[in-house]
Amino acid sequence: MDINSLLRSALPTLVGNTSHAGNSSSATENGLPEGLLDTLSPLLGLQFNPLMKLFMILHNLVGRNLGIDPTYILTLVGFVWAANKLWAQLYTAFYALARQYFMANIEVSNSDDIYAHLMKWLASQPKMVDSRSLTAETASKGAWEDEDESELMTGRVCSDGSDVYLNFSSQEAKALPRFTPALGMHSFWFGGRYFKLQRKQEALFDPSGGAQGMPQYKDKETLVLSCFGRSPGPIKQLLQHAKEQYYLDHQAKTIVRRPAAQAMRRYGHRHSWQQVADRPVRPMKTVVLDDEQKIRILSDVNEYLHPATPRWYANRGIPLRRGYLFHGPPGTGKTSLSFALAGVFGLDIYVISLLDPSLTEEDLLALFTSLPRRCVVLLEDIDTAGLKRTEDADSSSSSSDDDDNKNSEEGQDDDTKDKKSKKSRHQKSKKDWKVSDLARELKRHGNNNSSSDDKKSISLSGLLNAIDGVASHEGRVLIMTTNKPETLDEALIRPGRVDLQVAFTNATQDQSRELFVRMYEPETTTTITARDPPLLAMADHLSAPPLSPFSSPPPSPHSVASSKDGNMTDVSGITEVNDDDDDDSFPPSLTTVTRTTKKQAPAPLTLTLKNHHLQRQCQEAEEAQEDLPAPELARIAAQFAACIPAGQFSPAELQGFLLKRKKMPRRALAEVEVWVAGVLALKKGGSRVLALGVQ
Ligand SMILES: Nc1ncnc2c1ncn2[C@@H]1O[C@H](COP(=O)(O)OP(=O)(O)OP(=O)(O)O)[C@@H](O)[C@H]1O
Repeated sequence: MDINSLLRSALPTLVGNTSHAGNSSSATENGLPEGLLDTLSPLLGLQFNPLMKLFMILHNLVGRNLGIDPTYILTLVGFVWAANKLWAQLYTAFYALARQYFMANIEVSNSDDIYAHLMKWLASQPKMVDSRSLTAETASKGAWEDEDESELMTGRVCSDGSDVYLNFSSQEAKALPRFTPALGMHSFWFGGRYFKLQRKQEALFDPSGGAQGMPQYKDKETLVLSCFGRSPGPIKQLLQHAKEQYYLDHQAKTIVRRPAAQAMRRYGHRHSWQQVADRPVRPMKTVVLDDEQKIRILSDVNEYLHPATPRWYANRGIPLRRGYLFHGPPGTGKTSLSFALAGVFGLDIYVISLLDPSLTEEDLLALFTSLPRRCVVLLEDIDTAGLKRTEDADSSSSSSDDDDNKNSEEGQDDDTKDKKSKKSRHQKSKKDWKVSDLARELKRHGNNNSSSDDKKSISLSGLLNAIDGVASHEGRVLIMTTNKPETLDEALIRPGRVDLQVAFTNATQDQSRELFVRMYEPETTTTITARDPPLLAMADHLSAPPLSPFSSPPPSPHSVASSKDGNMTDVSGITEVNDDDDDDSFPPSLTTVTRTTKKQAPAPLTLTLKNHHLQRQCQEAEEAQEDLPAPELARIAAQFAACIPAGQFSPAELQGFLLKRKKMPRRALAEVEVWVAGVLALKKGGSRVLALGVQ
């Protein structure tokens, strides 16, 4: 059969909707003029069309072998296609109607945190992960996430044939991607209900530009959650569940946020801050500090954060603010205590560096106004920020610190200014230089070169405005740290801005002993279950077993329990806070503390060693496997502490020494005297570089 005869038979059948299988001659009878196909086929190129040829072959095959008229099949396919189209149209129309009248919807934009919560939850749903339409995302592990050691110990083999060093080259390759629902419609069940999820994306034009300041298109993603029924309640429950699950993972973490990039800060509110870290909570007991001081700070913050406090403050017309100044030499635990406090109270920590050259006073105000209701704001090394007083403020300033002297010179002539600044720089060269000093110098240098930059630097009044101006967000815990409290402007630390000053000192002998014990005590996992985490964490610290026979037993957790009348009385006699508020009874009394302590087996180490260096490593590893019994550890710790002159070494220095002898308490004790003598000699000589022998 040639193409002309085929068309003669097929076309009239389809057009006329008749079925005369195999009767090609009837086609022409049904109206197609004789010879028309013969004329059209070459014109349309049908004779050479491979598809037509294929169609012809199939037509013949089906017709001849199955005895079915292929036209029926074509008609059926056409019908199915049309039905499908019709169904799609009807479904869309009915779904739109149902959505409008019988379904509740909630939209979540990707610019909101809930989007991240929901996506994480969806990615963890087995049904979703098995969906046929997914988006794969690279999900690298964070620094603090648990890893399967066996996967990593595919170490590089040393020349002596031993597997000594870890190798992480395949780490990224092994990391599993995260699968989330792709763009489009999805459905799933949750809590016995059927939910529809639509993930959609649209490009929005941003005329003000992004990081480069050029107008650009930005992708905006939205998740639309729907469920049957006229109430959005089930969707709200789902979102709440996703949020809870998200924060369940973060409960043992402290989220650290810093100001976002300048371009993002323009958008304000939640765009002002960006999460930079997500670290495990630092247990309060790991910060070695006078117990009295710890209890005092904990009680103070606990009282301030209590839900009844805002009313109490409001009734008395006092601004709801609490500021703390942590001062002391470098490495004495100021930052550590700030993080431990954030962990105890389950708060996020917002760190601001006033040295950030991109930070303007307007930014600072905006940052403070976009803080959440409860959080810890950490202003680190406030003395190095080069806070300037404005000219007006200068005249009234009685500050005597280097920085403010520098800044109060603004009214003087340039010569005097230069001389003074040279003098101060000369004096500075005699003192210790820190990286922060360098940054400040660079900033000052930059300011001298560009008058426009001058506008950017933060003045003291700018900072004070942010801290307690009208725009400030009340309710936050503000912690300022400094190495030089005496250089701070009085205005900055006056009561109302700084309510509690905490002095940190170099390690006492007791603290040296405690640091030693903390470093070498067997690893424990402490789980606290109760309703009031802050107070229980206090209890965690306070009810920790005595570290050694040499330490005085810590007060019992009940020593900080509140009485009904709201008076908080610490039986250790340290703090008495009376809030005079009859109807409030806070802090709430301590409830049950459940502790489970698990001793972790040391990781097995199999080393095949040949040379001396590796043998020593092996000995150290063997020693590392030995967990000293508590009395023995206490004895060694006391001997160690006796070798450390009080007030000469910062806890950070001691920690550095001990870390180099990690898991080797006896070796630390054996080497401490040499180290102390060496470091003291170096300090005397003004050197900052430690020889290898004294490290
Ligand atoms: N009192 C302490 N108890 C336990 N560890 C401490 C203590 N002080 C310092 N450290 C350790 O020393 C290191 C530095 O401590 P941290 O940053 O808290 O000191 P800092 O006083 O804030 O120093 P800087 O003034 O230089 O910012 C940390 O690793 C911390 O664990």
